[in-house]
Amino acid sequence: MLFHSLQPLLKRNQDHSFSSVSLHCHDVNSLLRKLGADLSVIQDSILIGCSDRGHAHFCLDLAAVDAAAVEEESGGKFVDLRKSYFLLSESKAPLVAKSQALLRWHQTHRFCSCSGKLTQRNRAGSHRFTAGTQNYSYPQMSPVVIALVHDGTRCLLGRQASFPPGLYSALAGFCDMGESVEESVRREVAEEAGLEVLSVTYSSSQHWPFPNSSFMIGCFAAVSPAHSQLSVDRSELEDARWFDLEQIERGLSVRTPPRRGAPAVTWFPPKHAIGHRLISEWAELQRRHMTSR
Ligand SMILES: NC(=O)C1=CN([C@@H]2O[C@H](COP(=O)(O)OP(=O)(O)OC[C@H]3O[C@@H](n4cnc5c(N)ncnc54)[C@H](OP(=O)(O)O)[C@@H]3O)[C@@H](O)[C@H]2O)C=CC1
Ligand SMILES: [Mg+2]
Repeated sequence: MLFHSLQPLLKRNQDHSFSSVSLHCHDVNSLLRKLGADLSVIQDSILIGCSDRGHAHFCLDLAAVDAAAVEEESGGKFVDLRKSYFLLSESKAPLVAKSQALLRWHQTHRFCSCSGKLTQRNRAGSHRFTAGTQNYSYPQMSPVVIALVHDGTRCLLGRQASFPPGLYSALAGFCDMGESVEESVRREVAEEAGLEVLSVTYSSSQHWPFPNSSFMIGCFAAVSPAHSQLSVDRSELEDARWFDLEQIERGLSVRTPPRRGAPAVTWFPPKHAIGHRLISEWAELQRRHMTSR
């Protein structure tokens, strides 16, 4: 899987969907030879896993090679990772994210944080070490809680000023050192929305490549309907609002991201983001709850 300055190489399929360009090692060799590039860059490849048939998969950043020439030879295009996340299918996006996270980690850990000396990678690329010392470092993720707050009939979504127009998601925040998941959820919801969380339920988790590899821990957080008055921290969130089931269903039906020039609408993160999973899970529970009444 090829990257250029951490942007994955994607191609458009006949059915207009997008996938990452996966080349056999021979093809990467011939591509580099054709472009007159240094073949030794292949040794910078990082192992990302094995297929069911036992074929090893690697990722490689061709930052030292001309991007336009690689695009022309391969028929693909290097695309910013955020944009790729919206273009790729649910099955393809996580591997691209994992690859980019590993490449980024290696690129930003070239020096030992204890001695300042140059580090070396092991052959697979699963860790780095400082020669002659016991200093090993491994790729890391920052734990982040993402909580869908609900009050029985509504759920709470917010948006940061940096989000694309109309995009709302569940509240999220980095865990502080020493906190449990429950404590992080309670603190984040209190800080960002001014609400007191009564109970926290775990839902699911995912690796998220932004801003620098986060480990997203998805939860539901219940608040009392009698204490659902919001006090939004405007320095963190541009807006936060309660949504009922009908509004959520409308948001879930919006093609994400909305087409350029389309009328302004409220929409939610793409299917493979945990924010989307929490919102659709809540909607499903709410539907069941309403039909059982
Ligand atoms: N997958 C999904 O569906 C969603 C994912 N997210 C992700 O959740 C992440 C966290 O949400 P966000 O609301 O921004 O978090 P926070 O509410 O915690 O606010 C971000 C601030 O936290 C501080 N911070 C503390 N620890 C870290 C760290 N390890 N890395 C970076 N900043 C840190 C920084 O402030 P300072 O420098 O002042 O200390 C930063 O500006 C985002 O990266 C976002 O991409 C968010 C919503 C949906
Ligand atoms: Mg936040």
